[in-house]
Amino acid sequence: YVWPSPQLDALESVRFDQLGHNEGIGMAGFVDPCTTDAFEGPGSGRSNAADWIRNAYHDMATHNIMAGTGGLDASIRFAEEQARAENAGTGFANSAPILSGFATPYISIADTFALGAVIAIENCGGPEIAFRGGRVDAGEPNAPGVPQPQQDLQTHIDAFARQGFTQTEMISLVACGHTFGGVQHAAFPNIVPEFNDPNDTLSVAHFDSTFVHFDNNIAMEYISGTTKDPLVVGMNDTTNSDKRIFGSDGNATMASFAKSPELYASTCATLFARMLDTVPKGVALTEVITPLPVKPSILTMLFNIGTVQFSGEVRFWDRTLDETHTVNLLWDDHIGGTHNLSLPPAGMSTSNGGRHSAAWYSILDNGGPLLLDAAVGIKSMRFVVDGKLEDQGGIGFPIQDGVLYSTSSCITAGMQFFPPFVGRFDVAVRDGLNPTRVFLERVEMDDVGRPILVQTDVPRPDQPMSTGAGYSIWSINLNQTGHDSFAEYTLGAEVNGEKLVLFGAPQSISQVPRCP
Ligand code: HEM
Repeated sequence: YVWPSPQLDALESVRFDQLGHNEGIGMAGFVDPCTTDAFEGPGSGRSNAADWIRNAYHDMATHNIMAGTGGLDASIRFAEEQARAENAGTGFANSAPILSGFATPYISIADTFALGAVIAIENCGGPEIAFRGGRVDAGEPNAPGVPQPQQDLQTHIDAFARQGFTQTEMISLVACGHTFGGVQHAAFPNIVPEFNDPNDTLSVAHFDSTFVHFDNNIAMEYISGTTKDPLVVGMNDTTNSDKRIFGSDGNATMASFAKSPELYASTCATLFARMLDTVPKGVALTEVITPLPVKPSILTMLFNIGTVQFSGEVRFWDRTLDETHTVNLLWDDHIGGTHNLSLPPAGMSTSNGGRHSAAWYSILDNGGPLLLDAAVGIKSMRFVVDGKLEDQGGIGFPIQDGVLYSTSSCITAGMQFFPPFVGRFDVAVRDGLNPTRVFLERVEMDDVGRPILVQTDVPRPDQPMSTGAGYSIWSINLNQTGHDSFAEYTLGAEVNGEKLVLFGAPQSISQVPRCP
């Protein structure tokens, strides 16, 4: 895709900016190391990674391919679904709050559920998985339909068929999922006894000997007869669902997985992707999100009297941060001029279980923001890396400097932490842009926990107040109390009904300086 795109850029960041530089915004820290368990602590026998994979499967498993209902739509976040016997255990109540914290108006909660599974699998030895975004969050629970261990083989074959998978795919998908985690005593006391083991404090009987690592041991141990999978060798044969499923084709699929770790990994990559892309009818997923080779990120812009303060970072994919690289930013202004700046290195990040690394450079001048002459502004960027031009195949990296916060925004009442805050946001609007609307945007949750954008128009001034530097100021007065007190707003604007992609950190009226 072409940068910038609010939705794809946001999905790409959560998908690919995982560990190292900027990891503060990443999910991978919750599954690195793979034994990490946010709720139970070390030695519990459980892990976030296993929870996140089971969470995605159970959310999807309500799908009905004929009716087009159910699927990966985050309906499992509802207490009513979690309370069903088919969703026994605390895994869902543990996964949803962490993962949904990454949701934004551009990344649905269901997308975070899918991303959690992808990142857990990749980070814990699994294959790379093609990820698409664009899932839509359900507003209510789905019809039940997750398979349970005491059901017979035909019920499982029928359930997977309803979800859109053949019998062979069922065997494979169960084998792919059950390379992680195990069955816990508290949730399934009839399958697993209490162990009183200090290294497995929650009494989890694991499916294979490497239960926080993706590998074909689930198949090797099954075929060699050494498996301890509690759904294969459990005391009560009624709940030995893995045994019935794995054996349902005379062990052909499991034998092929035991023989070839590559076949196992590639089959799992395909089936996990299909599982995550199983969504209700009418939901249109995005293209497979691949990393942008060059990606400007965390850009901010601020109007300050005659200048535009511009800063940010740029990420170069599959690169190391070698001192010998030279990275130059070239930018075009609005009157045909081109400017040039050498960029300092900022840090390294890694992704997809360490398969990829990315080098980040700061868009900074002598450690501070670039001070652009506001009258000529900035229209587009390009980069030159070791003499090679990076310009998105000739398109460049378009920059919208038409609507930005002004440093003249100020507060007249309210102290640092003590609302109410009364003040004014000043918004600089570039002469000649003629926006149809300028507005503040903030993220709110709707009544079923989905993040949505709420807009407040900045009134168009009767008499535009020119700054004499290519911009006029529009202002909005705010009186922020109660739950709005520290609300953060980004700027939005439309020209002829088209929403502009603006850059700029969100601002809260509680943080702007006092009016003179
Ligand atoms: C007939 C189908 C299936 C049955 C009957 C089944 C049954 C179970 C049971 C009883 C548990 C124990 C849960 C707990 O104690 O909290 C479990 C765990 C798990 N299942 Fe399945 N499962 C099935 C299919 C799948 C599939 C298709 C996947 C993913 C692709 C999957 C992924 C997992 C994972 C990762 C865990 C470990 C959770 C943890 O350790 O916290 N399962 N499964």
